[in-house]
This record gives sequence, structure tokens and C-alpha cells, in this order.
Amino acid sequence: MLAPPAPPPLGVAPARASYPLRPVPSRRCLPAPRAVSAAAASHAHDAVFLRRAAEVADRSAGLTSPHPNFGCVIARPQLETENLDAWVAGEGFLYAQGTPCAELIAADQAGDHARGATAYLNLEPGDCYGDSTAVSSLVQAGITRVVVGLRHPLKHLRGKAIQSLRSDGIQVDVVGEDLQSKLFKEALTSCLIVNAPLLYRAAFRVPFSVLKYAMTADGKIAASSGHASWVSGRASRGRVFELRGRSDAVIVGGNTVRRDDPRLTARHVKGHVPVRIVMSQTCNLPEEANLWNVHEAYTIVATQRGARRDFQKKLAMKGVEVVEFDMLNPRDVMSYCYDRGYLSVLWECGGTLSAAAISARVIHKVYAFCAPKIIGGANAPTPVGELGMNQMTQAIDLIDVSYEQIDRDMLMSGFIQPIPDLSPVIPSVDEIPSVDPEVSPYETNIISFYKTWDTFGVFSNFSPHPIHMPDEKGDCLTWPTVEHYYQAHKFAGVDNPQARDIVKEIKKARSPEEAARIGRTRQREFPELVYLNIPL
Ligand SMILES: NC(=O)C1=CN([C@@H]2O[C@H](COP(=O)(O)OP(=O)(O)OC[C@H]3O[C@@H](n4cnc5c(N)ncnc54)[C@H](OP(=O)(O)O)[C@@H]3O)[C@@H](O)[C@H]2O)C=CC1
Ligand SMILES: Nc1c(N[C@@H]2O[C@H](COP(=O)(O)O)[C@@H](O)[C@H]2O)[nH]c(=O)[nH]c1=O
Repeated sequence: MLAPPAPPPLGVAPARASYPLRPVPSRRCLPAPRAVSAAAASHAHDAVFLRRAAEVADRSAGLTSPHPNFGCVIARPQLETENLDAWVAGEGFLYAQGTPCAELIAADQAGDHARGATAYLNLEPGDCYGDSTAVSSLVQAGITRVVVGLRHPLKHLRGKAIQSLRSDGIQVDVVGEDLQSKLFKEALTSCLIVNAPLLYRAAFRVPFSVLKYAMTADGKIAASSGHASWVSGRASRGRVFELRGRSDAVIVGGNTVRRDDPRLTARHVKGHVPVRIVMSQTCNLPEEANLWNVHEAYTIVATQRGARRDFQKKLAMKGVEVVEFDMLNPRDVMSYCYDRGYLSVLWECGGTLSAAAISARVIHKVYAFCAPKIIGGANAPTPVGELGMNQMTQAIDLIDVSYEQIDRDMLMSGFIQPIPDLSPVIPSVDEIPSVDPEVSPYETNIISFYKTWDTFGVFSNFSPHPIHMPDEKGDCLTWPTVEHYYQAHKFAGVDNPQARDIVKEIKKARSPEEAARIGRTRQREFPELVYLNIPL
């Protein structure tokens, strides 16, 4: 038998309640495959462990800014038991960009049990250089076989880690290439779903967009008066906080702000806080609103060029960012969110804006919470307004649909557009251009580095490279990343013990994203401690 698992290191969080990754509810224990031939049984085992890797990869959701989800499960057969949980020697996930990789955590946990074992990876690792990276962790641990669910979707990274593992003598089996069966297809779906935001961003150059609404059993999202609190039950609303925690931004329309005065925070746990975006053409918004309290979360108002400039100034005075668009529409707002580096966006708007967003083809997934109540009202708002369809045959069929009961409510979710699987296109080395037009907007002489995993991501503040910088006394200090240094220096040099504590707190942050979160939050909370009061 294997030794009991070590206490969870960084990147191994306790299992959290999360929505299912696939159309069937997840099981607590791994199922034992039924008695079949040795090859079929080993395929069944592979598929089970690969799905587990996808589930493990999902555990960082809501803890940090959305990022590519990597999970690793190291397993070796235990002849004396069919309980597949006992076969798992180690597992881990990437907690945040710049923290130890999933493979390193799993290999550390497995210790000697990793020798001769198989590692299951939902996604090909993106970084294969250096000592603590995925590839070297697996090689040094003595792994002899690796099963990969999905090749890396970004062209400049795709195939590199697989090639590197193979050249180190490790057998690498890639699903869909070396392993094919119905079971692997299902396992692959789990791998695709857990990284849907990265795949959509890479394929369509927009953030992954989820439309969420709560409706009554007669399909209304509010009473005829517009009153909507609450349609769904407390447990469902708790799930919405989780969905917000998984998103970079939450979007509503102006009418929802006027009607509901929402907060749109992920106030369930201390985790990731999404930006709140209001789309309002008229900018005819209330003087006082919960969303203008930027101490709770950052707010952006996206509006039509020239709309109520005086009011725009008032918002700016409160710390709200106002962005003008020549023609405010969902697609341009999504392009803007892409440029800001957002990976996933949650639309919590009413039917008018949701119809515009669906028509603009920017919505990829829907979460429909249905409460067992009837409100009636011919004019009561419904989740999706006019789409211009007049035949039921024109209806959009959701894909990979899941159903889940949440207390008395029912949650139905499904994809509007198929998840892009970019993996079959494997470029040869000389096919990889020096500037990859698929990854970042391409203009001669301009390079972009919105995300650390983009081609030029190494230039990003968030790139996980330590820097050495002199302090005020001229002593050289090491900072985990440029972002740590930047955020800390909002407060450095301020003669105040609290400011000094904030600098230390930022320096200790486990990832550049956390450093950014702490720096921005403290800046909002204690603007008087900010050196020279630099703008937000
Ligand atoms: N149960 C639920 O899940 C939810 C219920 N609701 C309820 O729905 C009702 C509000 O619905 P609805 O008015 O549809 O919601 P929204 O306010 O979310 O959307 C409409 C508003 O979006 C703005 N907008 C910006 N760009 C566009 C565009 N290109 N096309 C269309 N609209 C744009 C406009 O704001 P402006 O007028 O400022 O220019 C418009 O009035 C309320 O009663 C609210 O309580 C809302 C959200 C979720
Ligand atoms: N009424 C309704 C929802 N409405 C959505 O939630 C927003 C309120 O969020 P907050 O102020 O943060 O609690 C509201 O403006 C609208 O977008 N959501 C649901 O899950 N269930 C519900 O019954």
C-alpha cells in the first residue's frame, strides 16, 4: 500500500464544492472498471485518472485570477486493490501563475512512489525550461509514462513539453492521437471544459463569456414591476458567488443598476474579486449606487462617446473608471476586455442586453437557474429578449448540457458554441512564426504581452521571474516578480508603520496576481498611505 498522502502543499486545496465539469455528477470515489481485457481495463484506468486530473486542475478556480488550469495525478497500479483512489500516489494543481507547477507538487507528494508510475496531465505544460518546471519534475521523479489530455492550445507552446518528455525517454500518450475510445472522448471533454476560457480566448480572441440568469418556472426573471429579489434560493445565489469568483469581470446593463442596485461581489470567501462592468448607452445612472463603492471592488462604466460627460466626471471622482465607445455594443466591449487581458466574463444582465450579446455571438455558455415558482405577467422580463427568430427550428441548441438540483432550484448549463479543440493542429518547429498572429494582435513592429503565457508574455509584470533591485539604502533586494515590486512601491518610502507592513505583505504574496490584488485593495482602502497618491 502507498503511504498516506502528505499534508497538502501549495496548490493542493481541500476539495471545494464546484459545479460539475461534465454532464454527469462527479463521484467522490473513483469507480473500479468492470472486469474486461487487460488493455481495455488499462484504458478505462487511464480515462478515469485523466478526468481526475481535470477535476484537480479546476480547484484553483475562484482562489486567484483565472489562468490556464493545470492538474497532475500520479498513479501506479496496486494489485491488491481495485479501489483506484489507492492507486493515486500524488496530485496537485497550479494555484496561480508563478507558483509551483502541478507536476512538481504531485511528484513531491508521491516521493519514491513516482518511480515507474504514470502521470496524467489534463493539459500539456506550457513551460518546459528550468529546474522546477513540469518536464524536469516528472523526469527527476522517475515517471516512465505520461498521459496528456490536451496539447497546449497556444501555437508557440504546443508540442514542446511533449517533445521534451519524449526526448528524455518517457512514453507520452496523447488523447486523440495515441489513445482513442469513447472513454477517452469523455475524458477529453473534461479536459476541454476545465480550460474553456483559455481555448475560447486563443481561438476567438474574446474572453470566455458566460450568461447567467435566475428565472421562475414560467420563465420570468422579475415581476412585471421589475422587482427581482429573489427569484432563486439562497444556495443557488451562493453558487453565483462562486461563478463570479471564477470570472475576471461581471457585466450588467444600465437598467439592472437602476432597478436592482446590485453589488456583484464574490462575497462567499476571501478569494478573487472580479471587476464590475456596467454597459450603459445613456449613462443615465443613479448618483448613488452600490457599484460606485470601489472599496468593495473595482467598477468600470462602459458608455457611448459623449454621454453625460458631467456625470462621467462625478463617477471618476468616486474612483469609477469610465470608458467611452464610439458605438457601445457587446462585441466591442468584449474586444476591450480581451485587450485588458480578461480570460472569462460573467454576464448577469437582463434580457435586453443578453439578447444583444447572444446576437453578437459573444456568449459561449449559459447557466440557467430555475426556481419552482410562478409569477406570471405578460410583460414581466424574461432572460433573453428579441433574437429575431420565428420558427422553433431556429432555436439555439445547447451543447454538453448539465443538470443539477440545488436545494429546490434546478441549474441547467450548456454551451452555445462548441468548445474549440485546437490541439489537432500540431505545427512543426519551422512553422512557428516569430510573431504568432493567432496569439496576440499582430501589427508590424508592435508586440503585445497581455498574458504571461502569450508569445511575449515574458515581458509582462506578472511573468514569474525574480528581480533584484536596490532599496532606499542601496541594499539589493530580491522581489518574486516585477508586479510584486510595482505594487509594493505604491507604499514604499512612506514613513508609516502600516505602509511598511503593507510592503511586507505584498512582498510575501504567493503569486504576482495576489500581489496585484493586495496592492490594489490596500490602495483603495488606504489612499493616504500611497506614495505621491498615484492614480488607481
Ligand atoms: N433574475 C435575474 O437573473 C436577473 C434579473 N434582472 C432583472 O431584469 C430587469 C432588467 O432587464 P434589462 O433592462 O433587460 O437589463 P439590463 O439593464 O441588464 O440591459 C439593458 C440595458 O443595457 C444597456 N445597454 C448597453 N448597450 C446595450 C446594447 N448594445 N443593447 C442593449 N442594451 C444595452 C442599456 O442601458 P442604458 O439604458 O443605461 O443605456 C439598456 O437599458 C430588471 O427588472 C432586473 O431586476 C436583471 C439581471 C438578472
Ligand atoms: N434576482 C436574482 C439575480 N439577479 C442578479 O444578481 C444581481 C444582484 O447581485 P448582488 O447585489 O450582488 O446580490 C442582480 O442585479 C442581477 O444581476 N441573481 C440570482 O442569482 N438570483 C436572483 O434571484
